[in-house]
Amino acid sequence: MHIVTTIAGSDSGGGAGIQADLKTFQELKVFGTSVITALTAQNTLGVSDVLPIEVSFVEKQLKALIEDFSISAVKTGMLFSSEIIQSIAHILSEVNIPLIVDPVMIAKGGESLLQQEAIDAIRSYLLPLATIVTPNIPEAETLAGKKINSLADIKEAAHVLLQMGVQCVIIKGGHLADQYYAIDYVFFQDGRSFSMQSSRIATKNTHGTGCTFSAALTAFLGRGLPIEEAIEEAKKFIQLAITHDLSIGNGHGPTNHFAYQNYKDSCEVIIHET
Ligand SMILES: Nc1ncnc2c1ncn2[C@@H]1O[C@H](COP(=O)(O)OP(=O)(O)OP(=O)(O)O)[C@@H](O)[C@H]1O
Ligand SMILES: Cc1ncc(CO)c(N)n1
Repeated sequence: MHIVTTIAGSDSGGGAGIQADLKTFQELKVFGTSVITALTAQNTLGVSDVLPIEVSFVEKQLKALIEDFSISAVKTGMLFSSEIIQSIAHILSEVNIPLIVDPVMIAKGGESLLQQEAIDAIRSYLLPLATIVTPNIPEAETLAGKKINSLADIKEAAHVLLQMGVQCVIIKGGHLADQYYAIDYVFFQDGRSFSMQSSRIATKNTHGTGCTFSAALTAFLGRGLPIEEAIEEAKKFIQLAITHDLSIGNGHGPTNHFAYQNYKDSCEVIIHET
């Protein structure tokens, strides 16, 4: 059994964060473990409060896992503070586990999930250790320090991030204005790059899409899939989860983590060299 770990915040509403990650892991038949960095009081309407966990306790959770399990992939989501980032980066730097960094910054409703001064800690401590980083467009703009208005801007931002030491950058296009397609852009250290295009689903139920995508990626990498295949399958997982979305709650509802198992042969993702 492959064991994977998520280091992230709890979403009481169950659609993002630790809860989305563990549901995704379960669906993809890997054994999910977790390190909780913060609690959020949250539902589909927004985040009403955040309670960060003490750094020493975050450390204890991660050390407890590393001490006992042979972990095949780790992902990070909401990390909240520079102190938490530095401490988990220090622990992860002493083990050799593929690391997927989802640089969560703000919730869909605009609430902050990462302190402003922690952005630098992601750049300096986490990206040099990371196998893959998965920013959405605003997160890529913040991390790279440049506005993104075109494909050329996406390429430039990805190269800035690659220079920080991460092996692969996936800039997710969920926030782009394209009416018909949801396109994600993938860049590797060795210069290879491609885009993944799927049809854009007209829905307000996109809570936790980024968490779910990076969790699926972690599960597939943890199962030993080659990196390109893991990336494509994760795109299929999120596409199906959005296509068969769940109308739960009164705001931005969650995606459907069950959909991949039922419909995986019916999902088309088109790959283009970029
Ligand atoms: N309406 C949509 N239809 C199809 N795919 C979508 C749609 N919105 C987002 N996606 C896909 O979902 C994945 C996550 O992208 P997105 O840009 O929404 O991440 P995010 O902003 O980090 O998500 P969140 O912060 O809500 O967890 C990407 O693969 C993106 O292409
Ligand atoms: C705990 C948590 N992590 C990540 C996100 C981003 O979707 C969220 N809304 N809540």
